[in-house]
Amino acid sequence: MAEKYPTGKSEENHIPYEAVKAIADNILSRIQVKPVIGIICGSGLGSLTEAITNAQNIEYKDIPGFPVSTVAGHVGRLVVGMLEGLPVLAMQERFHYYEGYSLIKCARPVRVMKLMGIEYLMVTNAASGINPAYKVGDIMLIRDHINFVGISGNSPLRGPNDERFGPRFPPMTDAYDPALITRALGIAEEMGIQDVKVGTYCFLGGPNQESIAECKMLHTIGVDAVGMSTAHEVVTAQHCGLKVFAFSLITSKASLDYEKKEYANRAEVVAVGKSRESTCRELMCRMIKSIAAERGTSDPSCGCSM
Ligand SMILES: O=P(O)(O)O[C@@H]1C[C@H](O)[C@@H](CO)O1
Ligand SMILES: Nc1nc2[nH]cnc2c(=O)[nH]1
Repeated sequence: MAEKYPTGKSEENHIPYEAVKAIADNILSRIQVKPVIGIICGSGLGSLTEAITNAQNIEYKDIPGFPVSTVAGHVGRLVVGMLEGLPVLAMQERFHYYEGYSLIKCARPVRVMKLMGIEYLMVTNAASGINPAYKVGDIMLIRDHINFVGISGNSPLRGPNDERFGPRFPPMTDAYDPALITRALGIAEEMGIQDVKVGTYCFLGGPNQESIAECKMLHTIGVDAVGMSTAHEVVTAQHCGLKVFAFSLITSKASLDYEKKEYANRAEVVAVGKSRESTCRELMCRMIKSIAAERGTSDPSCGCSM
């Protein structure tokens, strides 16, 4: 008899709609609001969750069927509450391919969000600047991605397709909502953020940093910033019809010169995240406030101004 799931039945490779629904229902049964916005906080950018009011924290390890963070020092929890007048669910730390999970499992929370009724996915990450014009501390609004891990067939959508999530062959045109990018540019200008960038993010598997030859290649093919996340989440979000807004904080510059002997390090990523966290937080809050205003749900008593 033909194998129903040629990718294998392990939960790393396949999770049925009903199992995702069970996780979504479990979370909904434990929280007081029904989130409209899902947020995935990048490395060093989790302080956004401090702006969430009436917050309820749920550790990933306490959610049956949810992956758990394995990176040392990562918090690993959902924070649910109100932000700028809208109910939100924030993931404080995400799941990375380099941790050993399949991409299907790394992106599972996005489908959980969808089945909880979430409509928008807001994503942040720490990334390294490949574009020579980029500086450490810059914010890059993501216009598009190059999904290196996915191009060769390692996709979070691999395996049987359940049309209740989305179509077999989803387009990726405008996976990063252009209207939200335009809005973010206006907000960045209002905030006086110097020289905000709009560019292409490249997802590599990690955990090692890129070699100099790899950085040169990435530059040649049009990458502006490189990191170890985001694309698989956005592919999954686009498949199931979530509107996506994403930005990278440039926490290091790619080394393109053997003579300079530059070595990227994790401490630098964390330190740059810390120095720019209030700006990143305010940008995200103002974006959410603008969505609340559009939906007619603004609450002037809420705010995360610094
Ligand atoms: O979760 P993100 O993509 O922000 O994490 C980045 C990529 C690696 O996990 C780590 C490298 O320093 O930061
Ligand atoms: N791949 C990659 N991801 C990062 N995330 C933060 N910095 C880096 C980097 O230099 N390379």
